Amino acid sequence: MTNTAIPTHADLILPAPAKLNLMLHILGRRADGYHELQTLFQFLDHGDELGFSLRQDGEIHLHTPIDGVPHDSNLIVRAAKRLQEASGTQLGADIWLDKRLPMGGGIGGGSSDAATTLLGLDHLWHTQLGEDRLAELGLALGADVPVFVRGRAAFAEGVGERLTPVELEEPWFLVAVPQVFVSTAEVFGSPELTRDTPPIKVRSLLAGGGRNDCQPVVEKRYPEVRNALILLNKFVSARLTGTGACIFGSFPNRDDADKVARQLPGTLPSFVAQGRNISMLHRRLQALAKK
Ligand SMILES: C[C@](O)(CO)[C@H](O)COP(=O)(O)OP(=O)(O)OC[C@H]1O[C@@H](n2ccc(N)nc2=O)[C@H](O)[C@@H]1O
Ligand SMILES: Nc1ncnc2c1ncn2[C@@H]1O[C@H](COP(=O)(O)OP(=O)(O)OP(=O)(O)O)[C@@H](O)[C@H]1O
Repeated sequence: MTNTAIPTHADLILPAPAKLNLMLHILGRRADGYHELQTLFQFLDHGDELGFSLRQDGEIHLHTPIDGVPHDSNLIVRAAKRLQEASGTQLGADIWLDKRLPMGGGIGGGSSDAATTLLGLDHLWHTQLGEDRLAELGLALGADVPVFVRGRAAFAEGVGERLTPVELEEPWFLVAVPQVFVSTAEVFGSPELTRDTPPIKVRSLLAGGGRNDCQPVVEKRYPEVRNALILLNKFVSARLTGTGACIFGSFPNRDDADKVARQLPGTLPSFVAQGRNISMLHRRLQALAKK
């Protein structure tokens, strides 16, 4: 694919893949308002792309602003600054983002950008903080960042930071993108959200169990998502990822997923991608390490 956002002379170009929550149970709410949950994460081989070049003056410049997100609030800039602080490096970076993932989609775009920034700059700056420390820095930026730092499909507990790697099938997914922004904070703050699903063991999950406890709330509050679910359910069993808005169904091969995608109306954009147990980011970093 031609890439307009990232100059070819960037020192390092890395992917920031999307994730799906294959199931999401809410077990309770902590005193700080955050929710105890159980969720199953798998990566998609589709995502944003970031370019990084070294600066000697310590400045962080993101050259591709996102509408409505101030430079210093962008998770990419925040991740870079956290890494600078934690490592004490005097180096800086020019950064470019090719944004392909929908925002507020429940597929973790911002979190993945943050994780790619942490790992990319750790590589470029030779800060060598190690995966545990990077995951810790990531958690301070968002509950979903650690799984992207680790790069392995995982069963997550706690607020999403306690990760047990899992080996899942790698089917093809059709992800439909209802044209509405769903606020994660609003869904978690809803009085009607159920917060009492009993904990389950990873083994029963892998047998295909589970649901998304956020789905009834999102369906009620966002008719665009409800209508998209009705539509996609005509072809395949469809479910919400994270707090939405994206919904997905799985298929044994790409052709079957593409066929359904072609039958969706133009008002409901979608994409097809394969589920992956090792994220594209980690596969790329492993390839770089071998060079
Ligand atoms: C729903 C998931 O996407 C599942 O993967 C994540 O748990 C959300 O992760 P995220 O987008 O990185 O979320 P954060 O940026 O940390 O939190 C956004 C808001 O969601 C709520 N939130 C998030 C995670 C969590 N375990 N409990 C919560 O109550 C909080 O109100 C928080 O202010
Ligand atoms: N680099 C970034 N990419 C996307 N959003 C960002 C970024 N930096 C900051 N944000 C802010 O984070 C918000 C959530 O974006 P994101 O795309 O991660 O949502 P999401 O897919 O619902 O995430 P999750 O699945 O983790 O809940 C955006 O509305 C935006 O204000």
